[in-house]
Amino acid sequence: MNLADYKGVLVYIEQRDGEIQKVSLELLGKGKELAEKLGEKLSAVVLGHNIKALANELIYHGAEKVITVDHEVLKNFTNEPYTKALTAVINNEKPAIVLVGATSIGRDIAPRVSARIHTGLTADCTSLDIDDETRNLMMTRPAFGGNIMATIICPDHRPQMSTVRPGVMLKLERNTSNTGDVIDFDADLNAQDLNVEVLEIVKEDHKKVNIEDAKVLVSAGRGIGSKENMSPLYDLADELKGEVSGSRAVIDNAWLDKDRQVGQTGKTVRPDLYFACGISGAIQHIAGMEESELIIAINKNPDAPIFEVADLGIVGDVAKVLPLLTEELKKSKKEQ
Ligand SMILES: Cc1cc2nc3c(=O)[nH]c(=O)nc-3n(C[C@H](O)[C@H](O)[C@H](O)COP(=O)(O)OP(=O)(O)OC[C@H]3O[C@@H](n4cnc5c(N)ncnc54)[C@H](O)[C@@H]3O)c2cc1C
Repeated sequence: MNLADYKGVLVYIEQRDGEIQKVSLELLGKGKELAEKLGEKLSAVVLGHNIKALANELIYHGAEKVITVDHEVLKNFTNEPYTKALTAVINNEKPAIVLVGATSIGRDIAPRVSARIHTGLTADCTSLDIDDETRNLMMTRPAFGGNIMATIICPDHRPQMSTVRPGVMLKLERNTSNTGDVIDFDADLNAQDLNVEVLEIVKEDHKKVNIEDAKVLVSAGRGIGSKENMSPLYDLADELKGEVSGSRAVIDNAWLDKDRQVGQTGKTVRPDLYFACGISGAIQHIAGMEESELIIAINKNPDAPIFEVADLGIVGDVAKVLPLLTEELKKSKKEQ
């Protein structure tokens, strides 16, 4: 393998029902930074059926080149045709770096592709950078249960592949004056590639919250004590037009649904305001919320590690502090 043949950054764009997923735009933001450091191009690849219209949006978010693979067999996500198409695009484009969102689809397709092209893959990266000397991609992620941060390189193979969870990177401002090339790629797909037949798609009927999009999060920890004690958190979240989230202890106790878990095995969030209520501040929790703009921690233990990352700390019983806080907010709103 001649490493010098591989150039540029390629972002796999995940679309669902023709809608570009936020993580893909975030990866375009990071990809642009990496491509600029290398002095090379940022490309995007989007797979699906009737998806060509998405190309402009990707250019507005930083892609200089968009490769579309538009075929009937890509109408619904199934791993074999998608793996075949992405592998073909990578073999043709020869990018130095490939970035994929660590969603259920990304986690399915990225390892399959990396195995087919005989390269390495670092999953769930929390930071990506270029080594000034070697120009290798430095892929950092928590390891050993989050106790250390490991920086991993892939020095002998290309492309260097990485998955990144939603909410970790920042997307660029949409710029409609950006221009770029759009290429329709023929990945030699046919009906035989479909080894799975999708008979029916059943959408989840409950409203799925996306805590990654919330500006305010009121987050519960084991210190709340029970599901019945959760109502002061909902009151505060309502008052601030925010959402309620929680630590893994809360999810494990079934006080909240899994899609509201913050942390290493939950979601990475960066709201304007994050309330940590009765959360101790384990490293696996901090990893998912430390980038929040303002962190307010309420904990009855003055030595709780959460106070080390908090901007404001209240030492006290959540059951007493939260209703007082909501009361004061209501009062100040009335006075305005
Ligand atoms: C591989 C791995 C992955 C993990 N992933 C995650 C993850 O994604 N997210 C996550 O959150 N955790 C994760 N964990 C678990 C993590 O290590 C902690 O166990 C968990 O975060 C603890 O949750 P907690 O802070 O709510 O509970 P605890 O650690 O039990 O803390 C409860 C806190 O509440 C305080 N408290 C008690 N009563 C009150 C009161 N009345 N008023 C005020 N404060 C009170 C206590 O002082 C204490 O600080 C993971 C662990 C592993 C090994």
